[in-house]
Amino acid sequence: MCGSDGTNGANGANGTNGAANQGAHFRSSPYQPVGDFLSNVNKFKIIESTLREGEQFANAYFDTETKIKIAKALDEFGVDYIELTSPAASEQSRKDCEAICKLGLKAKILTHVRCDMRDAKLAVETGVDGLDVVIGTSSFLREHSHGKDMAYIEKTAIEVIEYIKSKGLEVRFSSEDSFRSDLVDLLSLYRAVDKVGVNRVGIADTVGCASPRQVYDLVRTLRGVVSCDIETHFHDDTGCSIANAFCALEAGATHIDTSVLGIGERNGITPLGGLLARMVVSAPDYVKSKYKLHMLKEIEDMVAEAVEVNTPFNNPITGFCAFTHKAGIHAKAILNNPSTYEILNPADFGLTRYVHFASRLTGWNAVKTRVGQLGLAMTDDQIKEVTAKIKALADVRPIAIDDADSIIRSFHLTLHEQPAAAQANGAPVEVVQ
Ligand SMILES: CC(=O)SCCNC(=O)CCNC(=O)[C@H](O)C(C)(C)COP(=O)(O)OP(=O)(O)OC[C@H]1O[C@@H](n2cnc3c(N)ncnc32)[C@H](O)[C@@H]1OP(=O)(O)O
Ligand SMILES: O=C(O)CCC(=O)C(=O)O
Ligand SMILES: [Zn+2]
Repeated sequence: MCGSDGTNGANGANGTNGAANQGAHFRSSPYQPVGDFLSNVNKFKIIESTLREGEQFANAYFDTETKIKIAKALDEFGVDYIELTSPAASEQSRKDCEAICKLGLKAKILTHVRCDMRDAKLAVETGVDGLDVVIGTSSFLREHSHGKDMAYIEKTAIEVIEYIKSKGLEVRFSSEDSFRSDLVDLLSLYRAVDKVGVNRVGIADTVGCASPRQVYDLVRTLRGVVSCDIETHFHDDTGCSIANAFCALEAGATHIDTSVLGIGERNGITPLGGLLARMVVSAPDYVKSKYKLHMLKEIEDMVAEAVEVNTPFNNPITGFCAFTHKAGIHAKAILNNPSTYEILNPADFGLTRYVHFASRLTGWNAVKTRVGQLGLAMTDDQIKEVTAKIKALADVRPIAIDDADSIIRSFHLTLHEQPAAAQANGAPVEVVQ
């Protein structure tokens, strides 16, 4: 089953009208996974990193109260894990980590640390459920970030993992900049950490260079090398973060890192809402039963306010026009059956669809709906006439909903000023408002 159940919205604050639910018929999605035995599209987990990667967004400053508010909201939304900034970052980061661990949330709490025993020791004392350990493996990072070779990385990784496990905590080991790392180096490192019982290995596209096909190939190869879970982390520098996350799941990844609105270093990572837009189409039953999708807008608004940005107009699901249909051809079909031009159902997210009719691209079917909403009665020919008037004004300047409504109302009045003529033309009696 794809998309929506076809419920319609009420009048819209943005000056458009709700589309009617006229016999919505939703067929099975052609985009369902095709039964690939590796695919985890129907059973993935989310590691929500707004409070770690998201804090690395240029505008982000989260005080303790804001962190707690975001953590509670994400927990209620249904994410599996909440990842927090390293307690090594600052004293307040450490205290905030402890405070969030004490909230008793359903989601597991992770903190993100360098592959370094001092960081690990600090982190295990905070009360977290697990540690996400990371170290760069590309030659860029080995040379210019930490200066360590692969032998050192493997040895330290094993020590750190064994230490964390000895404390009874979950541990993930990740190679930063995985897609610019040597494949043989990478696989032998992952094999080594898998052998010592790491819970997950992570692949990170730290610079956002990977294409979906590269992601599929690497995750699929890794799936054949390790038996533990596979987490993936995709930056959006080249616009592939959602597609890459999806391909990773198809290839057998088990966990996806997200942040609300995608906030993170530079232009960020896979956004929580964008990922769920993709996944609700591919795995509707799983996604709708696991996540409180109607909370998405409220969570995005909370984070947008905290980091002082606006939700992008074209944001999946919550962009202001994500469910607005404008062109006449679209409007007519949407009014008959919303699945004609919608793969997502706004009602699944507690949102409303709108049909725009105040423009020169409108058509008489959209205007007819508006006439009905205004409680007016007109024949189809009259509606076509008033549609032409709306278009004529919209050819001169942009028009607002009030302009279109006034045109409709004054046209309707003129019909009543000439009752004899109108009746002679078979015009109906006005419907009581
Ligand atoms: C791709 C990512 O997003 S990874 C996560 C990034 N997150 C963070 O950086 C958290 C916030 N960071 C911080 O608060 C600080 O950078 C700290 C506390 C972690 C370290 O601060 P400082 O000791 O002042 O070092 P600085 O930030 O200048 O440089 C990073 C240090 O970590 C080392 N390092 C970098 N990556 C790793 C790693 N994965 N494992 C071990 N050491 C590492 C570098 O070699 C460098 O050490 P140096 O003191 O020998 O030069
Ligand atoms: O820990 C990870 O897997 C990812 C770290 C990170 O933020 C990155 O490499 O971009
Ligand atoms: Zn990152």
